[in-house]
Amino acid sequence: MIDTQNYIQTVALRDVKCYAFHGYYPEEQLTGIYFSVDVVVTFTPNTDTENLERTVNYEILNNIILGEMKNTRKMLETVVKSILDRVVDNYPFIHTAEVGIKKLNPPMPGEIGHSFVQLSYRSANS
Ligand SMILES: Nc1nc2c(c(=O)[nH]1)N=C([C@H](O)[C@@H](O)CO)CN2
Repeated sequence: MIDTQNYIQTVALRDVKCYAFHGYYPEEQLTGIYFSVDVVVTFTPNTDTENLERTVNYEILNNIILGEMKNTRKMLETVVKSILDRVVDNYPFIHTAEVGIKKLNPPMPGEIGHSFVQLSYRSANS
């Protein structure tokens, strides 16, 4: 018999595209730019795998991302922390979580595909 306590579940949203106004420079906060957000969480799965209330609902992850992307910040570090904190608050049973944000074609000299800032969390009892 397999002990389900030994399973690790991953739930993620990848490449959530948003137009937003985060940027260190005032002109970035006026014009806005496209971002892409990734959230990945892991946890021990519930035995009832047909119950949306007993997992991490990725609709909730999407709501958190879209809500925090509307709060204009200077630094991407602040954005990833605010998303990560809300994910962990909502789902205290999570073992690990990663939130990454890409700023697409950031306004800098040269041709930059994207910049990327990520923050990770590991629970003390995982
Ligand atoms: N580590 C970071 N570096 C930079 C950020 C940031 O959010 N985190 N932001 C900027 C400017 O907003 C940039 O997008 C201008 O192109 C610069 N460096």
